[in-house]
This record gives sequence, structure tokens and C-alpha cells, in this order.
Amino acid sequence: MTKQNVVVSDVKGVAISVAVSNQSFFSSSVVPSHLDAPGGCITISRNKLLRLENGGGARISAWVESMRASSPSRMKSNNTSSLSEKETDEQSSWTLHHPSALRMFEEITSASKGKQIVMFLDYDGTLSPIVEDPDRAFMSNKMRNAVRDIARYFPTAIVSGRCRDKVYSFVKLAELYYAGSHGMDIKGPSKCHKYKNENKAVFYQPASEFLPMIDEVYKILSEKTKSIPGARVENNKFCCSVHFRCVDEKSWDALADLVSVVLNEYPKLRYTQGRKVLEIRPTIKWDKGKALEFLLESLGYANSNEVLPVYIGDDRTDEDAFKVLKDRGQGFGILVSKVPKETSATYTLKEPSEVKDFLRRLVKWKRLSM
Ligand SMILES: O=P(O)(O)OC[C@H]1O[C@H](O[C@H]2O[C@H](CO)[C@@H](O)[C@H](O)[C@H]2O)[C@H](O)[C@@H](O)[C@@H]1O
Repeated sequence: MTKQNVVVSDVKGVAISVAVSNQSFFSSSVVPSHLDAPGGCITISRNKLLRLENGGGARISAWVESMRASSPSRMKSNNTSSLSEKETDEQSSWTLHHPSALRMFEEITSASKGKQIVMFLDYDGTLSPIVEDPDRAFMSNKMRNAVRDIARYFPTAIVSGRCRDKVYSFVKLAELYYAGSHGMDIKGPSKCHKYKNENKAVFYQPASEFLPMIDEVYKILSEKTKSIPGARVENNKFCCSVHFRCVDEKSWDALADLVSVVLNEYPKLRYTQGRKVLEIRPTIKWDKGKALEFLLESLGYANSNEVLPVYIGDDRTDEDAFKVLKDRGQGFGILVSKVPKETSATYTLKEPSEVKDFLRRLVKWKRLSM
């Protein structure tokens, strides 16, 4: 399989990275059918890309293509009996390369010998199930108890695209670190804590100058998207989310067009894509991966071999953190997904309930080994 990276760039330099393949494992004929698009980039076939480049609305088409790649209406059942032979092969190959973190539990705990595990947890789709209304993405009490227990033994951070206050209002655990707005709003625990290197208050907001701009764009987008039924804009403080989960697919190009026109007026902002959401954010080089590095440094593990970071997340934006771990050759990224995705994570878990099982097992193992 040959693969070539192409960047489709809009007039203001908002770049959409497109991985093109001739006979791609992740070609468009496969991805939209039952997958969320892979982390960090959308993958489409060369023919489709040429059609996009030659067409007048290449930029918008590419946006919509990317949005379609995570369409629920195109998702097939997870029941493997409804998958084609090719898809079943892909599923098996993916499981082989990204085995279950539950199945590889012993490998994970042996790798932690003599090291401090530091736990990083994404929120939506990882601790809480994905639901239509972002204001009702509650985590269960059982999950909260599992996270509370984990934090008793390991420094634990919630790393979310949501604004920090909002994600805190869902998690409600004062003993955790929180990195909201895709890591652009970091704060240490407010409750008494006890880890070896926790001796200073942690607080960092690398995008504070963008606050008025994001607020302005949030107001503009909220107003303009009123014409598109189901569209919803969420103010995440240092970034904002344009949700299209409840927008009819026929209106996606109108929504993409609208967002793109607004972004053209703000060259210091860019967008990335999550699960049925366009994330509008500053162009600064800061993401969940940088937040992970910042937190490790704050905990005294900047260049240390005595730490084993474990990051669990389900979204494309979590790929930045998986990549940091891969590049450091340290710790494990665990992707929450039932279906194959291109990822830098080492292991997988299928859904939030498996995340809970994994956290509980880790706590049990730690208690027994003390
Ligand atoms: O980094 P995360 O904690 O995963 O946050 C990413 C975005 O999550 C939320 O949106 C997603 O979950 C919603 C509730 O389940 C769902 O309705 C939406 O379609 C998903 O994209 C959150 O609302 C966004 O602000 C976050 O950026």
C-alpha cells in the first residue's frame, strides 16, 4: 500500500491534512462505512481528492468529507457477521496491532515496575458515553468511584476539549488535575494530595490572549448557526465547538461553509475535528500532547525514566497525546474504540465500561502489590 500525505489548504491557511492512498486500508470506501475517521487526519482516495481539488468548493468539500467520515448514518452494526470479509480482515489485523489493554494488563503492570504510573483521562467518549446533548454527558457514579480510587494511588489528570469548569462539574473530584480547552487551561488539584513531587501549585493558560477572540467567534457562530436546525455551538473558553451530531447530513455543507466563512476573518484561529464536532481553536502550538508533557514536568518527571504515563482517550485530539508517548518511547496510549482507526495508541478498550474495568483492575492490582 502506498500512502502520500497531502495538505488541502484554505485561503487563510487553515490546513486540512489528507492522507491519500492508492489502495488504502483506510480508503474512503472503507472509512465512512463504519468508522470514525482516523486520528489527526482524514483519509480519502486519490480519485476523490482529485475530484475535490478540481471542483470549485474544494475546501468545503474536504470539510464535509471529513464530517461524513464520522457519520452515524453510515456506521454499520458492530456485529461482525454484517461485515464484509475484507472488513473482518481489517478488524482482525487492527486488533492484532492494537490489542485490548485488558488482555495486555500484565504487560502494562510489569512495565510499571519501579515507576510511578501517571494517569491521563479524556472525558467524552472515555469516561462518559457519547450522547446527543453535550450538556447531558454525565458519567456514572461507578465510573466516578473508579476514577476516585485511581487518584488515590496515581496522579490523575482529566484532559478534555471542554472548558475546565464544565468538565469539573461533570467529574466532581477535587483531587485531580484538570486540563480543559484541549489542554489550554491547566489547574492542579484543589484538594489535599500527597504525591512525591506535588509541592507547587499548578496553573497554566497558554492561550489567555485568545479569550476575547474566542468569545467573539462563539457569539458570531451561535447567531449564524441558528439558521441550521440541530447545529449547536459550545463555548469552551479557549476554544469553541460547533456540533453537527443533530444536523441533517444535507445541511453539513451549509454548516461547513458558514464556519469556514467566519474563520476566514480570524487567521489566528484554526479548526480540528472531533466526533461530530468542529473544534475552533487558536493556532498556537499547544494541544493535549503538550498538556501531557507540561503535567509530567510539573510532577517532576520531565526527563525521568521513573514514570509510566498512561493516556486513555477516544478522539482525534487525543492522538496528539498518544504521539507524544510514542515519541518519548514511554508509557502507553490507549484508544477507546470498537472499530479500527489509524492511531498512535498502543492498546485499545472498546467503550467507557471497559475503561472502568481497566481502572478498577489497576486499583486492585496496586492494592495487592502494596
Ligand atoms: O476531549 P473530550 O473530553 O473528549 O471533549 C471533546 C468534545 O466532547 C464533547 O462533544 C462530544 O461529546 C458530546 C456528548 O456526548 C457529543 O454530543 C458530541 O457529538 C461529541 O463531539 C463536548 O461537547 C465538546 O465541547 C468537546 O470538545
